Amino acid sequence: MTPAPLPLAGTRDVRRWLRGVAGSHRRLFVGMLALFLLAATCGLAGPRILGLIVDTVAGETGLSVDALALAFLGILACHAVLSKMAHMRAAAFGEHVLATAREEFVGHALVMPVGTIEAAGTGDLLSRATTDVDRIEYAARYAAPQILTSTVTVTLTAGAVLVTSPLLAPGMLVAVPVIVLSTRWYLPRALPVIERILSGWGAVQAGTTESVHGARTIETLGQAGRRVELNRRAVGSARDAEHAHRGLLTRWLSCLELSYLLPVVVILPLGAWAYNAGHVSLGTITTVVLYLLAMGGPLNELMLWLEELQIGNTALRRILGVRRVPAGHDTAPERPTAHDLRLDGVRFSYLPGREVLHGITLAVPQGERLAVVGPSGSGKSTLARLLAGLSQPDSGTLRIGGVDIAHLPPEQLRRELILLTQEHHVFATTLRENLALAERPRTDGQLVDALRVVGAREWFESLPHGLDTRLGPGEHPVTPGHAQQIALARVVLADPPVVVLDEAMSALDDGAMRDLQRSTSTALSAALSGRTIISITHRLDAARVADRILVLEGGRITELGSHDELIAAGGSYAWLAHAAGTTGGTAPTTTRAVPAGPTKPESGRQRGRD
Ligand SMILES: Nc1ncnc2c1ncn2[C@@H]1O[C@H](COP(=O)(O)OP(=O)(O)OP(=O)(O)O)[C@@H](O)[C@H]1O
Repeated sequence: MTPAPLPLAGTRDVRRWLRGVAGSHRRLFVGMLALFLLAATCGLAGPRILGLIVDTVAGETGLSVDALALAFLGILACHAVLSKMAHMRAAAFGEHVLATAREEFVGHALVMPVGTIEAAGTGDLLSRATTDVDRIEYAARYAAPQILTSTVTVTLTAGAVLVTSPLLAPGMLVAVPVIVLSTRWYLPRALPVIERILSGWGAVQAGTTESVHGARTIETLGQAGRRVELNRRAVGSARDAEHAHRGLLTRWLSCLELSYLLPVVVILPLGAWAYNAGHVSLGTITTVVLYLLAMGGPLNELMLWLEELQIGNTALRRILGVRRVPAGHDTAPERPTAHDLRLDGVRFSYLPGREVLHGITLAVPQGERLAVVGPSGSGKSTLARLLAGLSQPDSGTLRIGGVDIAHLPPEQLRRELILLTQEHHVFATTLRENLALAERPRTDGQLVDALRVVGAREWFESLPHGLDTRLGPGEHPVTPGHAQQIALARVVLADPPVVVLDEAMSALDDGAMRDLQRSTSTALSAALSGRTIISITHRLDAARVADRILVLEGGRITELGSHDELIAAGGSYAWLAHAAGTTGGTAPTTTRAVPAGPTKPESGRQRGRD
């Protein structure tokens, strides 16, 4: 599938969200602003005192130089303490911003439809949860406080220049057009480049994650070179965006440097003229020039941190963007009253113009065991994904108990139907936690009972700490067979009315594991008796014990009926069953698989299509 990136939030959404966070931590926020204001005011007194010292030395005031020097030191100490307190408050506020962003992100990511995450690639979500959160953390902890300090300092310093000498102050204005014009040139160019950088590194992360997860497949198919090439291209595109950004930044910063010097260049001759004309003292000129020089630092900081803030802002837009993904359902309070399944004209394609399912119509009564067989690529797993609500059909409907599953909230759908695939993940935690993933709280007795039902009693008894045994890498090892049993035990504990098994038993499919597979299947069948079971399988001996068998070929139902009916119909199922030796009245021992590719001699009969 072509990746469909997750959406970005708008700048307005970000502002509204930040206002909301500031509002909910008002005391902290106002306290932080007040401290920054005090610290900056305190910092302004320094140049003023130095100006007075110059005037005192020149004999223009009757003040004591020692007292002024002492006052200067006191002011420096006050400034340092207030700045420290302001930054500590800012860091605490930044933590709140970060915590709120994280909570929101996780909350929305958890209810996001799996199909949307898959379409975007898990790397997109992952990079938003990691790299982007890091960038926001940096912006909240360092950029925002620095910007606040610099803004307050620059504003108050400009005010102080005005108060010190209204005659010289207009000289400051020569910097304004350079700053405004260069920033107006820079920002509209930089924002899309920053977006490209963030999504570029997101793509790199996505590719790397995918390569790690699919390492074996990549190796088996000899695709390592292609994956490396794809990753190299992704890194190259992110790096190009970084270069483009550096180029823009360098030009903008050069203009800014010039703008800080211009006022001094203008004010020095202006000051000389005003001094000669007797309008200002030497101390006033010194104070004004010191203020101007002192303003250059915070202005530079302000611009540089504004840049970081832009990056943080884009990262926040990516994180808040997950709110724009609609939850995988509407909030219609419909609840299925029965558990029969009905599919009407279901069509689905992963790629435009390449339909995989071509109008599937099927009714599965409550409590039926339906086996789905068919050649590789015929659409069996796709059908299972649609039933589990992981993907939505292009057209047609899937209903459970008369309710369209697109209208069921995911947690409600999970209560109705569970899809078990051949991927059985064991979490790196205790066996108890692994089993307790099933929604309802269960007693230890019930957990052990579920293990017994799926034939894992003996394995459980061999564990060193029973249910408290920690599983996974570096802990107690779990074979694929036992991982499968844990997954099946979760299903038993969840006890849904409908279970879809997509090759779920294949981990136990070879040699020594076959006996285990048989006993597990038998035990599971007993445990799930009365439930609707749709079992996608390539094993004809497993299919023949089902109430009905559905043969899917090229995305269409070509046969549907009981084993005996399909054998009598003489279609492709009968042909395969003959070839595999599973036509007889007793359970066969062979496990011949349905071969890949269409092999059907002619179409058999179809019962219960609607
Ligand atoms: N994520 C995807 N993107 C694009 N095409 C896909 C995707 N997943 C499956 N397909 C294609 O859809 C078709 C049906 O695939 P599906 O996995 O449903 O078949 P299947 O009958 O379950 O095959 P198998 O028995 O080998 O698992 C195939 O042509 C496959 O290549």
